Amino acid sequence: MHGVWRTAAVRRAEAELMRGLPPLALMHRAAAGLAATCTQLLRAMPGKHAGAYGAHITVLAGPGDNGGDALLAAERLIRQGAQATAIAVMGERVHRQALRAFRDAGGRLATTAPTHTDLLIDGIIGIGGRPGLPERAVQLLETIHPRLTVAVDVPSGVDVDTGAVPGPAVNADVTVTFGCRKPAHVLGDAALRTGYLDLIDIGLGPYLECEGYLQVPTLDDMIEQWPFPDELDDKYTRGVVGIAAGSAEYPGAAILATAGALSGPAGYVRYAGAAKAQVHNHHPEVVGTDSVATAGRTQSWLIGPGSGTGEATAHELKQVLARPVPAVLDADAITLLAQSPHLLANREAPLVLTPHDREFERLYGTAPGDRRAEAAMALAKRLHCTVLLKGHHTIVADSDGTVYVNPTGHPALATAGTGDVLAGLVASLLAAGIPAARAAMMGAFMHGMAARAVASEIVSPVASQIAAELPGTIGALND
Ligand SMILES: NC(=O)C1=CN([C@@H]2O[C@H](COP(=O)(O)OP(=O)(O)OC[C@H]3O[C@@H](n4cnc5c(N)ncnc54)[C@H](O)[C@@H]3O)[C@@H](O)[C@H]2O)[C@@H](O)CC1
Ligand SMILES: Nc1ncnc2c1ncn2[C@@H]1O[C@H](COP(=O)(O)OP(=O)(O)O)[C@@H](O)[C@H]1O
Ligand SMILES: [K+]
Repeated sequence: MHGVWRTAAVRRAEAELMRGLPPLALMHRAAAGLAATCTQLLRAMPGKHAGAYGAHITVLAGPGDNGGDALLAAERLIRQGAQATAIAVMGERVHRQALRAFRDAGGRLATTAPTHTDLLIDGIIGIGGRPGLPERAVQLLETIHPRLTVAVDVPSGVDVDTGAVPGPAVNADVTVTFGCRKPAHVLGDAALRTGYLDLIDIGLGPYLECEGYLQVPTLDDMIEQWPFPDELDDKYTRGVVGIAAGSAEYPGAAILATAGALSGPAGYVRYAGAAKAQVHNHHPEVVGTDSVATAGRTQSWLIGPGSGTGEATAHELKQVLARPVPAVLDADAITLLAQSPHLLANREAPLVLTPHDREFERLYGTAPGDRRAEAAMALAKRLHCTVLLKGHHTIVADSDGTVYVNPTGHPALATAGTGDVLAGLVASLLAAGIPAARAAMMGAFMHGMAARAVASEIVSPVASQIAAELPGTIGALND
């Protein structure tokens, strides 16, 4: 699991670390890492470079230490043979010592953009930044057309602690950050502007508070935590999952949700609803019945995808909520819950809600907006449940304050029916005994992995193709 820390926590850790170090020691560490990454990128750039030698570098240097990092990295690149031009975007306000070092090495200070830039180093603002960019920086970014943009610490202009991008901001190919990940690297639109993230160790780790603001799961977490069956298991010990999804009108949702559940760790999938025959045709291993009441005992339930929002689903939702087992409420079940929040009055067993933005608004009263982690946390606390807020960087927030951000999303998931598959998979993880927030996080992670695998071969895969990929993607965890 990768931790993610907000600016105030980074500043506290940095102050502790700096106590035992000479001035500029951290900036030199940051600059050394940044320069090394730039050299590698230049080496990999198609064309003439064997590294920094001969490359044209432009530095946009802002008024703070972020500009200092950029100038000191450029100084190192100049010493490797690069030609570098720096523009101080706030004029006189620039890191004096770093600028002197840059010029002493042969760097050129300019006021207008050079005609050719291989690599642009964005040192405009870092974690001391307010969202948005000075007008001068916006103009310069419009005139420079670099082959590659490397952001120092964060893409300048983003809101570092929320991932929001309310104004102009840099769009980086690579972001080189120092000490730890920050929310902007993993959340919201800022994450899309971060590009590939390179984390440089500057010795901050021991000084960071042990719990970050957010957690980003990794493939190793999946390998360690996935509940693979063992020799002593039978279908019941692996967990029975109940799926109350689909309807005569929307049988596809039932088929996709059961496909998601079948690819998960549960040993037995029961279906309850009007699409029983269609589910059987697609998945002969699923046992079907007409209603939740006649489905027997399960270790989890999923209700909502393609269910409709009429009386019949409202009745089934009450049945599911009355059962003392974890449940996933998706799609139409979320709409019904939003209309009748009192349905949760006596609910104690774990609950996972899987809203997209519009469903979130129905439940919470306002849209998640661009402070997505905070929004998901607030809903989880209000309803005392786990919220999986869908999006390109899906967030899982638990009422105990844990927040995960999924790093595996892929635009190929933006197609009808993928949410049904995800909901079934999460329900299967719940039936296997995985705690709610972790089940939601693991489901989202593997769902994204499967989408990536399919999208590498099919430009616009459909949900059933992503569902079909899941067993192989999950199976590979065991290799
Ligand atoms: N915290 C750490 O552990 C380390 C930080 N370092 C660097 O230091 C950076 C932080 O440096 P600073 O605290 O000097 O802050 P910044 O370099 O982010 O810049 C702050 C300055 O920019 C101005 N500013 C902020 N937002 C603006 C906006 N939207 N438009 C115009 N001006 C704006 C502020 O008034 C302030 O003068 C980090 O991002 C990183 O690059 C590294 O040198 C090494 C270690
Ligand atoms: N642009 C995107 N990038 C990555 N993932 C996306 C994007 N848009 C949607 N998704 C994901 O696709 C799924 C869509 O679910 P949902 O909106 O419930 O669709 P449906 O109800 O049709 O199944 C979610 O897992 C969501 O996080
Ligand atoms: K920056």
